[in-house]
Amino acid sequence: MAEIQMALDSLDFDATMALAEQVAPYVDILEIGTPCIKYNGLKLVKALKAAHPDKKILVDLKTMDAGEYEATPFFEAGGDITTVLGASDMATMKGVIKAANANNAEAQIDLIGVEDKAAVAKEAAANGAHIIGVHTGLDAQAAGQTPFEDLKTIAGLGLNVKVSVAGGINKDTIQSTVQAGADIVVVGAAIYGAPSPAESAKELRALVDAA
Ligand SMILES: O=C(CO)[C@H](O)[C@H](O)COP(=O)(O)O
Repeated sequence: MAEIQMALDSLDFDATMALAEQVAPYVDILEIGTPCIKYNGLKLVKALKAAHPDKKILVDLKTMDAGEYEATPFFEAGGDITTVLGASDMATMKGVIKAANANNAEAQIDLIGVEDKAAVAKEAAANGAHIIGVHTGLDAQAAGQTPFEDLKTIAGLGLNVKVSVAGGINKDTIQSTVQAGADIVVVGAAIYGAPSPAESAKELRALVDAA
């Protein structure tokens, strides 16, 4: 069964907590988006985990250097997954993987901006990465890009890792995304931009469960 990850991309602490409360019944993973974690820091990780101990918390650090050093406090604060850029040195990725393993948590390699995604995914998986993230970022989405071709490539490798997919996924694309091999589907704007985020999350949950 695929998991749904809700991307909390507001900068506002209270709005983030309130949105998490609305969507939590329908999602598996609460993601603190990169701008949000830069703005709010460890305090938000602790508050979100305290409010939702039954949910996984993904902290979208997009780490680029000093992997173990940067990720460790976020795992210790209650993060279950942190992200590290596939564009970083393999030593950085290995540092985050080490920190994750030390905290019974997971490291996600984010392939955003990586040229040879298959090569990085293979090497990261061989070095113990838990999740490979196929990701078309917000700026690339605005330029018309989608993550679906990359998903085919990465899912087709048959690596012994979970595959996460992010980049404008909505109710029209979520089922085909799961069917194409996504273990985790990330949704941001399609939920937080909906008239009722809770209703949108509920609808997406039903679609994923029926996929
Ligand atoms: O990580 C992100 C941007 O870098 C977003 O959180 C992710 O793309 C999900 O949001 P959306 O569904 O709106 O694309």
